[in-house]
Amino acid sequence: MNTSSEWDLVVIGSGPAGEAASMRAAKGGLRVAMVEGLPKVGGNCTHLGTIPSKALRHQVRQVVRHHRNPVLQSITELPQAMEWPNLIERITDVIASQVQVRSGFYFRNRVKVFTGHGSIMAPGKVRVEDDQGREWVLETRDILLATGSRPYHPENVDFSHPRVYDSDTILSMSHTPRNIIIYGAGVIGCEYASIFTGLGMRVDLVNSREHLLDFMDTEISDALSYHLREQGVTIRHGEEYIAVEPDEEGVTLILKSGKRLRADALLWSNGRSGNSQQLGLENVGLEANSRGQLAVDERYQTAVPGVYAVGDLIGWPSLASASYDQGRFCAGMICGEEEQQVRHVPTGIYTIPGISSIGPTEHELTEAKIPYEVGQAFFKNLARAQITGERAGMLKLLFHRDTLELLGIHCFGYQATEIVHVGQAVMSQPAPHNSIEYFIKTTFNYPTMAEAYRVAAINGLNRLRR
Ligand SMILES: Cc1cc2nc3c(=O)[nH]c(=O)nc-3n(C[C@H](O)[C@H](O)[C@H](O)COP(=O)(O)OP(=O)(O)OC[C@H]3O[C@@H](n4cnc5c(N)ncnc54)[C@H](O)[C@@H]3O)c2cc1C
Ligand SMILES: NC(=O)c1ccc[n+]([C@@H]2O[C@H](COP(=O)([O-])OP(=O)(O)OC[C@H]3O[C@@H](n4cnc5c(N)ncnc54)[C@H](O)[C@@H]3O)[C@@H](O)[C@H]2O)c1
Repeated sequence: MNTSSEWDLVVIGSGPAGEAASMRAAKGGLRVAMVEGLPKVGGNCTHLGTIPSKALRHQVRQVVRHHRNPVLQSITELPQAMEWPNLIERITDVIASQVQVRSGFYFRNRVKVFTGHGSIMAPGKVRVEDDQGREWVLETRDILLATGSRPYHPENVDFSHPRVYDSDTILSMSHTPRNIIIYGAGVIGCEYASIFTGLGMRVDLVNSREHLLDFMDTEISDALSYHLREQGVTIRHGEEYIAVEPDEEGVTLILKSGKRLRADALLWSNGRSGNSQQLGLENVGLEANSRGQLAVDERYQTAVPGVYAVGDLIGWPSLASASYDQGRFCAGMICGEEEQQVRHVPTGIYTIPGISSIGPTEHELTEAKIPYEVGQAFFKNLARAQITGERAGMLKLLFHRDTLELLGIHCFGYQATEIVHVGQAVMSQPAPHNSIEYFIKTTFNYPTMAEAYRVAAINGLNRLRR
């Protein structure tokens, strides 16, 4: 066993949280080691989660656009290129490019990467064990845990069966189902529902709650339900499973309501668990909650001084976007910077069409008794949307009736995840600069999707004058 004691910070996990923390700490002059269990850096984000699903979505979106194009409408058969294994093959390029870029960060910033399983041996000591049985002990001032999360697996579902998948294993599905059941209508379930229907599969989307993505603005959530149904998804709300019964030809999902759904395959997308197992937490007196997540303070420090945790391992919001900033902020604080936390996180959901929002919903503003007004722009009326044929969608601005302060932005449709950032920049200005008047005093490029802000602001101000 080799021992090295030259480290200021040892980071376990090279997803967005761990990578950002390593780079910030290295720039701050710390001697940093990264421990990663996978053979390549990038985390689950690059290899199994965000990047593969977004790359797949991009491929499928192009297919959908081609099918809408009158010139190509005659192609009704699922061509070879749209077979699942072929699509997966095509996204490997994106993953490889991401790995290349990210590996370069470690090399250029002199962050040493240890490939192997990392665990805490004692305060200030991390053990690394690779798959050939080699071991290292890294002695360090601080330890940062960024081990991410994995799909939650209930015990009574057989995930080793070739008809039953989760969001990791779906990437190695070797056939193209004609129909598929998705159990769990959270973000992953809704995004994959769009991907599968885009490929012409019949989808049963089973939701244990009464609405899709009920943390979203109701109008947006309703619009998503409408579009998914229009694309051929059967949404079943308020359903819970009793059993998943796979066999050679397919899989049967048995629901508490008495229904039995049958399909060629099933994607289980009902929650995630933090990767806190076999991390040696007990060696420093730490314990994860029932979902495998660790509690941290405002500096991202766990209950043990010198042990920090960021990213999916600490739960909300469990996004690559936020994980990256949590890692950066945490390492900044370790380097002596002022406290900074991730607070106002936008939502970006890559269904087809996409969704994005930041700030409270109408329901939340009403509950809080904040007098707000609504300004809306429907994409079908925008020149850019008419040109691209992406007419489905809407931008909704919620603003204070008296101060005109922008309170919330809720967007659905083409480019929603990009558009939201225009408003976010205005929203983050201090008073009186955060005002929807910005959008009527500013000249926008024409024709653009961003023009929706002017249209929505005028619409909202007109309502005040009624
Ligand atoms: C299908 C899917 C789609 C998603 N889409 C989006 C999206 O569009 N936008 C968005 O913002 N977020 C998205 N997310 C969420 C996002 O991927 C996660 O929030 C993000 O990856 C969390 O980053 P992280 O750094 O905490 O950890 P991860 O990316 O989970 O990486 C953790 C790393 O730690 C390593 N590790 C774990 N334990 C050990 C150990 N003991 N020793 C050594 N290494 C270890 C793992 O191998 C892994 O490489 C998606 C997630 C999924 C599953
Ligand atoms: N575009 C995006 O931002 C994007 C895309 C995909 C995934 N993600 C991230 O991935 C996760 C989505 O996961 P999901 O869609 O599978 O489900 P989810 O987190 O929406 O949860 C679905 C259901 O499972 C339950 N659940 C969650 N974790 C559980 C656990 N450990 N044990 C028991 N029940 C649990 C929840 O209460 C909920 O009822 C979120 O963390 C999300 O932020 C984000």
